[in-house]
Amino acid sequence: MSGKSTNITWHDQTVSKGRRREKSKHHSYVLWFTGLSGSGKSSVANAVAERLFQDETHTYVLDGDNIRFGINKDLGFSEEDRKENIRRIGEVSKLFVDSGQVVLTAFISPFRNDREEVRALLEDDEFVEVYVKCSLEACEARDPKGLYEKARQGIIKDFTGISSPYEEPANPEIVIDTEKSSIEDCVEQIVQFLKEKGYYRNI
Ligand SMILES: Nc1ncnc2c1ncn2[C@@H]1O[C@H](COP(=O)(O)OS(=O)(=O)O)[C@@H](OP(=O)(O)O)[C@H]1O
Ligand SMILES: Nc1ncnc2c1ncn2[C@@H]1O[C@H](COP(=O)(O)OP(=O)(O)O)[C@@H](O)[C@H]1O
Repeated sequence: MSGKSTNITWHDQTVSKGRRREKSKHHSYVLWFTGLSGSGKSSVANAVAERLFQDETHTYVLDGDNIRFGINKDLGFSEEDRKENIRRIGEVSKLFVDSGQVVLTAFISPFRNDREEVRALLEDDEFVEVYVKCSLEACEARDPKGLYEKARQGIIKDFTGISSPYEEPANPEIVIDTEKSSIEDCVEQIVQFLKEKGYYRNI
């Protein structure tokens, strides 16, 4: 997407991403959690962040609800607003990666194309898509915030899974099934992947 600004110049920094990673002593990348409301994105992302943090990794969790209180409070849940939501989070995530940190994002991010655009912003070894798989029935049974009930009553419009689509990832790096695995087991699966693929490396 071309921007509105003209007469702008990119400034390189002497403190580079590589030097910041050396200082952090670890690789920096995005763990992008996607899934239905109530699938477990926040719970698992926070548990993984806790585990990484205890292993001397600099982490930060960007969470859908929280971000919509601040930087994205001008956005709703239309297809267009969700697209802009994910575009901004992608750019923010890239800044975190540039700063030498591991960023964990917990957004429904229902559209495949929007997620692929975030992937394209980053290097190949900087984006790990985690599909938090959970059936609509199970998410609705959990209904931790009572939102599905409101959506069924028509009080909330454009609700993902009920009146707005969710497109499953075609080729996610990781799939966790939160109906079959506990939060602890999901964390283990993710950490195992990160270790096997070299994301856990010391620099
Ligand atoms: N209409 C509608 N559809 C889906 N979700 C809704 C809606 N209205 C409010 N909420 C609450 O907003 C959270 C989802 O925000 P996200 O920024 O992750 O959504 S998106 O990625 O832009 O689709 C979502 O949080 P999670 O349950 O953690 O996914 C809900 O708490
Ligand atoms: N295996 C599991 N993984 C993640 N959450 C689970 C699991 N089993 C039950 N839950 C519960 O499901 C709910 C998921 O809510 P949350 O993490 O906020 O999901 P999301 O961020 O996708 O909306 C929480 O109440 C959590 O305790």
